[in-house]
Amino acid sequence: MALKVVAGFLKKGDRFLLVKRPVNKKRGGLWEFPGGKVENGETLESAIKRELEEELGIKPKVKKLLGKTNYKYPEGEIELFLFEIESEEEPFLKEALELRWVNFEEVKELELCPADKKLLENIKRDL
Ligand SMILES: Nc1nc2c([nH]c(=O)n2[C@@H]2O[C@H](COP(=O)(O)OP(=O)(O)OP(=O)(O)O)[C@@H](O)[C@H]2O)c(=O)[nH]1
Repeated sequence: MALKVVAGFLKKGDRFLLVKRPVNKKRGGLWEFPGGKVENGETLESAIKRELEEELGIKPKVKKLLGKTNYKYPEGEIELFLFEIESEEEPFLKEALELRWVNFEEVKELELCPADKKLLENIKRDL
């Protein structure tokens, strides 16, 4: 069974938030949406709230599911759910290396986790 991963899409004007993965993790140094693995017994919504609080120090409002994709990495398959997030608070870095607000042009310059590239293409049409 695929590992469930939740991620947040936070918008500021025409830009959205990406974080850089810590170098000591799988796909270290690549960019991704903030988030992480769903833990046992958690709903997707409670998982994304927990992850964003842990990673960015915000208490987010979860608006809706923007998209979902499955991706097979060498170590196994993930099922990635991307939620539209609203937050009054400014995110700050707790775990990731770096954060950056980018638009759909600027994101082309960054190396993303492969699953995210696929997901971005899918949601771009609907935004
Ligand atoms: N958080 C996050 N993970 C992603 C994204 N895209 C993507 O392929 N992944 C993959 O999903 C998996 C889960 O990620 P994670 O390492 O952030 O999860 P976590 O913080 O709960 O992990 P840990 O508790 O082991 O440190 C990783 O294999 C990661 O590469 C994304 O946009 N956000």
